[in-house]
Amino acid sequence: MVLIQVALDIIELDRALLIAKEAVLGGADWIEAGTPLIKSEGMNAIRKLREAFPQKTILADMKTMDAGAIEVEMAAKSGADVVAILARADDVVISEALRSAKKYGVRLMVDLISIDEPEARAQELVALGVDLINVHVGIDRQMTGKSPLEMLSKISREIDAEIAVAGGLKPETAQEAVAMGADIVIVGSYIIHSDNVAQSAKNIRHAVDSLCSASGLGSDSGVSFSQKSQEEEIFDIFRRVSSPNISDAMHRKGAMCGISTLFPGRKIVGRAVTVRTLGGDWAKPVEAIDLCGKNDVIVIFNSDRNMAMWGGLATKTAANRGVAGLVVDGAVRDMDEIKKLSLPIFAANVVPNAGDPKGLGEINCEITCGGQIVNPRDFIVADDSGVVVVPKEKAYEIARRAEEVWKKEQRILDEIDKGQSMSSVLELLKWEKQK
Ligand SMILES: O=C(CO)[C@H](O)[C@H](O)COP(=O)(O)O
Repeated sequence: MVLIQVALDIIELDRALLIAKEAVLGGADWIEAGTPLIKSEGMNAIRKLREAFPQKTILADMKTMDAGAIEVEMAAKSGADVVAILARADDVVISEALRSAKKYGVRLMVDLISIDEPEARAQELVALGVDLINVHVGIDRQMTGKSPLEMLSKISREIDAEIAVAGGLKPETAQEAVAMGADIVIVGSYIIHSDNVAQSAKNIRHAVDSLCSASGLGSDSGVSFSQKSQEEEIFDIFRRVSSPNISDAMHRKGAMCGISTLFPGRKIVGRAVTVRTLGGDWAKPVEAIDLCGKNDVIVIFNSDRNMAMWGGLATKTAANRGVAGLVVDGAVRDMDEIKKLSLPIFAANVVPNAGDPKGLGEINCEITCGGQIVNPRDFIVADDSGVVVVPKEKAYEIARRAEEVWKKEQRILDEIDKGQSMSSVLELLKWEKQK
């Protein structure tokens, strides 16, 4: 039977206990005191989990790098059944941790996070006598598109030890991991940030069990899952999250100033076709429409915010072409006409007077729009809160991080809905900066 471990990577103990309870209802077998919880609450987190779940296996994710014996001893004495330390630690640290694990009757898991040659290190660890190997890609590396499955497919063929796997797993990837030979599936974010923790744990349980019960399935089972391209994944996420979620994910960078929606409720998600123009000259903005494909957004800098370089005729042409939207650091006009069309428009100003088509300016060059640098093909997300630009080189990582922000907020909203106050959910007083 493949085991499911819920990783409580949460800094508030009461929330962690609540989420653990829901995850167990959904089918989690092992409960992990995640490293952030241990750093926030110390060994008390393990004691409280032991007390609340006397029958469950409790894992302490210590991420130990030194002083192997004492760290394992502390976790064991607090009630852990399994203690996780780092494969990057010296062999002498691992041996000390093993000695302590034997002495206090716990099992030792060693985590391959950020190891350069994981197969070779896994062999060494098994030779040292560790009980479990965790094939793991950490949270920050996940955001850049790394998954533990490639590492798992190599390691599971090579080593003779119980194998756990962790790193952004969801039902599809948990199932793939089982098909590749994982014995323990560790899941954090997908379960703990869900607004229905029990159901999310159930989804993992179902994915894992349905594969286990299908006869003859193994690493050559031919089980396959539809793969989205990275671009499709970015679009999917940006359509789901908000511009504030993205701004949070970018540590407050990327938000344009002084540009807002003309038509609330219309959202843009697309890639920039940039235009720089001068003093209301509308030739380049209008020519840019003919260069646009589906999912393209025209982003314009005009040096004069009191002279419109966009109006009803341009809007009609852009709408007919299927342009995703318009963002203008400058002015537009003809509101009575453009409001009848569905094109989302974000602008700095609306004025009645227009410039002339002189052909000054450039298309698809670097521009500054609303105080932010925009390059051709950068991602633009604009909604009722404003406009953010995401550099194309960082788009996948930012999308993944924004999705995490969104999921965390959904979970907190759910707890507020159930009667808690925002400050109690987030333990604001405890986490105020100490003077
Ligand atoms: O140890 C961890 C991070 O270092 C996490 O607990 C582990 O990666 C599982 O969480 P997620 O499913 O969110 O990746």
